[in-house]
Amino acid sequence: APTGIVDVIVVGGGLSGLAAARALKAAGASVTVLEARDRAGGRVHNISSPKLGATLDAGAEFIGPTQGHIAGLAREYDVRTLRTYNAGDSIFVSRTGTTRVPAALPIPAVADLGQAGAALVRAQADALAGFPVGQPWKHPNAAYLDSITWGQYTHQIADTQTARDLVQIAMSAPLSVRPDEVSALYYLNYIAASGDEQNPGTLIRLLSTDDGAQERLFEGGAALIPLRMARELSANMVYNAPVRSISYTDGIATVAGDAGTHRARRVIVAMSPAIAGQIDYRPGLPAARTGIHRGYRMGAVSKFAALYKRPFWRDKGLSGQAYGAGRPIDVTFESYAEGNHILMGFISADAMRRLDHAPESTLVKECIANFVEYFGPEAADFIDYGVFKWDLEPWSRGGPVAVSRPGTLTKYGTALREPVGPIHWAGTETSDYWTGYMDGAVRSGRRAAREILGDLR
Ligand SMILES: Cc1cc2nc3c(=O)[nH]c(=O)nc-3n(C[C@H](O)[C@H](O)[C@H](O)COP(=O)(O)OP(=O)(O)OC[C@H]3O[C@@H](n4cnc5c(N)ncnc54)[C@H](O)[C@@H]3O)c2cc1C
Repeated sequence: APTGIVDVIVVGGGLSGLAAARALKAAGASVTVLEARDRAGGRVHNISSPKLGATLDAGAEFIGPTQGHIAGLAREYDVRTLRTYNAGDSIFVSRTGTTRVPAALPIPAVADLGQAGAALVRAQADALAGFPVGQPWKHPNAAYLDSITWGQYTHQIADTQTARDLVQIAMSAPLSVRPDEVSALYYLNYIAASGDEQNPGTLIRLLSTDDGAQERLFEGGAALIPLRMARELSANMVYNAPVRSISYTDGIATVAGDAGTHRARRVIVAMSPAIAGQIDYRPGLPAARTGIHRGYRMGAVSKFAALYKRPFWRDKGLSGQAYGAGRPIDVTFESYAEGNHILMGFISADAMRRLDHAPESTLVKECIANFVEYFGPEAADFIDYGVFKWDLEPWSRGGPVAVSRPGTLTKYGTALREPVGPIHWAGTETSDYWTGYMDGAVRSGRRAAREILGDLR
């Protein structure tokens, strides 16, 4: 290649960009990764608790069965997993009271879900029936399912408040959005995507701890994986390098930003479609691609973690898992790091948007009060904590994943992965299986690398 022109520029050093860069480099291509932040990993990020310096997963944390791509990387980079604590009872808090349910039961199988159960069973049936995973616009009923929200789809069956609360949790737990913010077709695809080429996706696998997406967590934090990948790629990485524009002409792409101008034969934009639109493209993008950038929005989320001397909830026969109506935390798990016992809770959607600009002390106070409500007065005796507001991050703008509004997938879905000139698209949102997850991010980066290697040769 002429001097100064690499084969591929990868924009974004999250798991998808790193997986793409690694695959390209292994195949002999020259690669530069331009990363906006001063670190790799994107939505996978370790933070330290302020007093004790304990490592906490601010973003992605869990891994489970059928996530072979991320599991394979963990093995290669020698990052070990631990089982998520899942003994004793979990707590369901509804407007009518609190129920204890054995943690070992998968959530949707819990007895007495009534109408909510029926709505979720219907969703599972729709997601299983030969669903075109990763190409939901090809579903025979796509036009209808993409014209309504998950809320409208489930409310047809679940018309009591408790049932609606439960179908809301089934969405907000994995996506941090409200049922009326997401196309039904999007969520059915998300359910169908929670598997692999051999094992069809199931809602139970998506929501469960044992045998599900929350089965294990990483010793030392999930971020060890992207950090070790980035270290191996250190000669290819450029940090503090937000890309502002991508232009192309005569087979050469010019990628300009805060770290200067770089040129390449191909570009991979490796991030959520909800932030890929922050880049200026010349010539302008086809309308369908712009429709993708506008139709996908990030959920609103923070994880709040409180550290305790003892796992006091275990003494009471509790698993540390609670599912409730967000005051402000609607889902919790026991987490674990370096000998510290941790309760971790998700603040999602409306609760998060309300607290985005609240002082940290207010947030801590509300979250601890919420833990007390779920697990008892001992929860007030926390020894340290950690919190990270994803919504305020300019290079994420929320999390855990971008979801699409009704009308997006059927009108513009085919543009989700379709290259535009020399520009290819990665990011977990473009994955077929495990879209939204670390596994999907790795899959998407590998797929984008394959597309390019196929035609650079
Ligand atoms: C709170 C939370 C909890 C989660 N829990 C889990 C979990 O338990 N298990 C699981 O599997 N997944 C979980 N996820 C999802 C998981 O983190 C993502 O699916 C995955 O990390 C996405 O990787 P990515 O490479 O597609 O995108 P990202 O990680 O978002 O990477 C995109 C990268 O591009 C960079 N970037 C953005 N714009 C520019 C620009 N203009 N120029 C240069 N660089 C740019 C960003 O800084 C970032 O590094 C969670 C996410 C969050 C936020």
